[in-house]
Amino acid sequence: MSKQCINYYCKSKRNEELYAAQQSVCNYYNVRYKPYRRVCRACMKKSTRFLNKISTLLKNQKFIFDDDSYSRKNINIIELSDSDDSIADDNDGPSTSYPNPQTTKLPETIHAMWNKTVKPLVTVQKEKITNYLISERSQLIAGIEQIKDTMTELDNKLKNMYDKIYKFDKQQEFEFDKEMNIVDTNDVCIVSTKMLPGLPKDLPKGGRVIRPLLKMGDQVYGMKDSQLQPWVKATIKSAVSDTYFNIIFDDGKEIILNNKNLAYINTLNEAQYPVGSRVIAKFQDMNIQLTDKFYVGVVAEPPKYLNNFRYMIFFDDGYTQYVYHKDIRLVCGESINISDDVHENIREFVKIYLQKYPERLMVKFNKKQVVRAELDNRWVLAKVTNLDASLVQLKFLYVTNERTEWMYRGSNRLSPIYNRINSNNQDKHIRSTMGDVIKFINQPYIELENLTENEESISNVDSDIQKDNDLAFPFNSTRKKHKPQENDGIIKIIKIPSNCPKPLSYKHHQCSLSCMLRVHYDYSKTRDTNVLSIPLHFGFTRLIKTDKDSKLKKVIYTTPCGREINDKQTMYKYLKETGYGNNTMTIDLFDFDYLINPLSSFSVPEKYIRVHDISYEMEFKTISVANSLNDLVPKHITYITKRKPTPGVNLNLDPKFLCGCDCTDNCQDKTKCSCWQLTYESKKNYPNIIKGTNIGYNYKRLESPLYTGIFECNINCKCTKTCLNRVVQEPLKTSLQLFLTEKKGWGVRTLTDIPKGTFVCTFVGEVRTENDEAINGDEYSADLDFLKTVEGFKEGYESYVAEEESENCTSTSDEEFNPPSKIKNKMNVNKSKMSLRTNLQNTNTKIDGKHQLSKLNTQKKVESKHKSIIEHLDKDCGVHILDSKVSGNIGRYFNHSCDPNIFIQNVFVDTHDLRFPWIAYFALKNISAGTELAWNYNYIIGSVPNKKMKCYCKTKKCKIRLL
Ligand SMILES: C[S@@+](CC[C@H](N)C(=O)[O-])C[C@H]1O[C@@H](n2cnc3c(N)ncnc32)[C@H](O)[C@@H]1O
Repeated sequence: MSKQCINYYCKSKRNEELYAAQQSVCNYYNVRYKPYRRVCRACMKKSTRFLNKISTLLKNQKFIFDDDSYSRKNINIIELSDSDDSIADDNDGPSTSYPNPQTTKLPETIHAMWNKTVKPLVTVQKEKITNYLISERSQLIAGIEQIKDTMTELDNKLKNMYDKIYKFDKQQEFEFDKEMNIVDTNDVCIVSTKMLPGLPKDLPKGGRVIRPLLKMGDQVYGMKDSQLQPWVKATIKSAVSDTYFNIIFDDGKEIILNNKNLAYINTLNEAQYPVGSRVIAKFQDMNIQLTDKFYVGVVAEPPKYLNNFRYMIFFDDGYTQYVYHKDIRLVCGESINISDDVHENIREFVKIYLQKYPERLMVKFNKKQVVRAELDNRWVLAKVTNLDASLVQLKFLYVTNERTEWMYRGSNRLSPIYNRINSNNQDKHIRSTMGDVIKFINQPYIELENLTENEESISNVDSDIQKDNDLAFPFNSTRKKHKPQENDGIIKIIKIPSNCPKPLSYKHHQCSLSCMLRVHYDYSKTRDTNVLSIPLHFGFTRLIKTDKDSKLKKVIYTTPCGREINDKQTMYKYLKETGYGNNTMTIDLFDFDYLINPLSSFSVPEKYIRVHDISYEMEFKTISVANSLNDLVPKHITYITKRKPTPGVNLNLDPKFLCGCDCTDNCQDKTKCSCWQLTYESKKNYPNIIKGTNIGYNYKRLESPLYTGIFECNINCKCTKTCLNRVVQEPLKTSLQLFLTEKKGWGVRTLTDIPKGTFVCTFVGEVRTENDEAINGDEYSADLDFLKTVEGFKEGYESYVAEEESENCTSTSDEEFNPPSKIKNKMNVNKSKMSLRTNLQNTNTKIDGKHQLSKLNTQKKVESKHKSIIEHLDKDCGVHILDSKVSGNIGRYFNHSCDPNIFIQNVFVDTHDLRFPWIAYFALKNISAGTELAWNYNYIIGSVPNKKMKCYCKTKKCKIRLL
């Protein structure tokens, strides 16, 4: 019995007398009714008062929200219950006596009473509530408009303030006299000041730069070969015009040059060179050796205390360096817009930089951090080895030749900058008013994404993701023209819109439907959302935390009601307790592996998208077609989402031949779900090969193939449409894209991260009999040879087991399962068809469609040696073919890989006829966004006479040939 009042905010004294809390009182205080709940007198009265008021209002046909005491904080559920005595109901066992005719009539009477009394009142309330909401909504809209106006005004004022502040900075000549030193002790911040050294002697204090006129006989530096080559000494032979000069280099070569291609021979000491000055400066290349040559560039940062009184120079060839005043020469002439003079490679970047200076976007780094950076047009991981004011020294990891490079912290070769620029561009139309202010005020630095050295680099794993072809990399050392690649695109980190609901701060409560009501979850609106980011759009947040003791990284979700959850079991329980709508926020929308990023999204430039949706909206997700190599589009096929039997194929989908389960717990208890038991019983025949009882789906994921097949819940089951034993029958959830590969034709890639074990999609086509002459070649067909291979396999397996058992051999686990070689020979694919081979199958399954649980474990060796199921079948019951040449789905495009990242699984969904499983693809490992999805066709090389096929899977394990 509880010693506390159910009202969380109860103000009564502790020893106040408590009473049993009736269901209506529990509802009032938003706690689930339990017989032991107690309430104090004051709180009980309060709830009764409220309910009386509400019912009076209802009866008088007044609007219930008019009541002042109506408080949304406390009242989330108003439940009308017939009786508070539900325990008594629970305890009533099934009645054996004859029904009382009065009792039988009771429901009818109640229904009639309801229609007469409560129903009209509810209808009135409905109308009033609708009107009320409409008026609230229009008030809110008016409020939003007002806020917008205020924001625009604020925006303009802030911009003015900003301009005023930086007006001084632009004209600045700071006196660097004091440095503020902040010493951070444990809990006190000590601010001290110390005198700084004055300006170095050789650095002029200020003044205006004056360019001396050039005259005959003056020594200069001139651009001899190209803008990217060092400038060399020369002498002015004559002036051709005010700006053109005939010069002679020291080696005797004579040319006419514009003064924009000439620089003074000595340093000018009257003034500092302002930001934006065109100069030549000594460039020191640490990767080669120190050089003393002058290269042309632009002053990007003035000398100041923070940069050790050096100028930051953007060189035309893409490098950035700090250089002392003495190592810089001013170029003799320059255009009004300096960016017109710089090399085209950096023109756009310099133009924007100078326009915005001194406001700059830079990445904040710490030593040893790892960041994605561009190298030779590829994103690779790089470690921070040194920092120098606005520059960062990066060591590129996992590259063949070790490379270290100084890079400007605002270069868009750094992925945080690149992503920010891209996302800013994307956001522009949405955030037109506040955008600039936020950029100015809040974001001089971008905090660095926290990568670790071990984290897979996009370019080092399966996919060499290339940057957007449209975007120039201004600070690049090698400037090759970008050749189109099959995987041209970028990884973007999508942003959750700020108007999405956020978790509330946690207050102790019992989770219930009301915890998620305010997020207004609607699965049908998530078509274009990364599946794992759906919860993040509807009130959840997801964080990665490192455990202090174990140092292990953990994923933590915060629920809309503020609870923190870090494992699947608890999340599943939470979703059940709060089950929103039809439970369509299923457990597979969550992932607890920190290596998976739900916001990661592979994005291909729009110009490469050839078809918006190859399924023409037949799938729940759009499947675009991208081609960055040429103008080809895929050949037309009839897109289907379910397999299509052709005449002569006896695919009987009559639900009468299916058995279903009676589960009411979403099929969580596997031992009680009869469908799950079918899966389990099937595999039980092979205890030596497949171990463990926790087989099949685990919270909707399948981590390794189950050779004996999976039996999902079906149309006859009492469970919900989203139960834990329904996976491949759910609508497509993964974001896939068809794309043209360089050598394998079309292939399929994922646009988002896919966690290991995730269902990817099915493979469908026309079901044909083996001898059907209409079969359209082999390329897009697969044997539905489940039974045949099971039989063959069983034979082989048994003789193998017999031998092995005599040698006292231990068996392997499901994951490790590898058929012994003689069995492999039996499994050869005789035609060059994709081999969709799942292996073992419960042989005690009637082929008439009705599946029975196996009890034949003990008999299997004897029986199967003498009789095969196939022998029991009619002649036409042999192997069928799934032919997707003319009609099929996205599953027909998956290519082969010798090191696959997906596998196939036979699943029984709409029939238990073992000849007709569904073919489903699952992720074999974590797969990052942008990666091609490929499975192992299991072709046997050399098995088809006169047919050779080269494999272009490009993996380390490639066997060179496919056939
Ligand atoms: C089922 S289709 C896959 C989709 C196909 N690429 C297309 O363009 O429609 C199988 C065919 O793709 C090609 N293919 C698949 N994987 C390959 C690989 N690793 N190397 C070379 N060709 C491959 C072969 O032509 C093979 O017959």
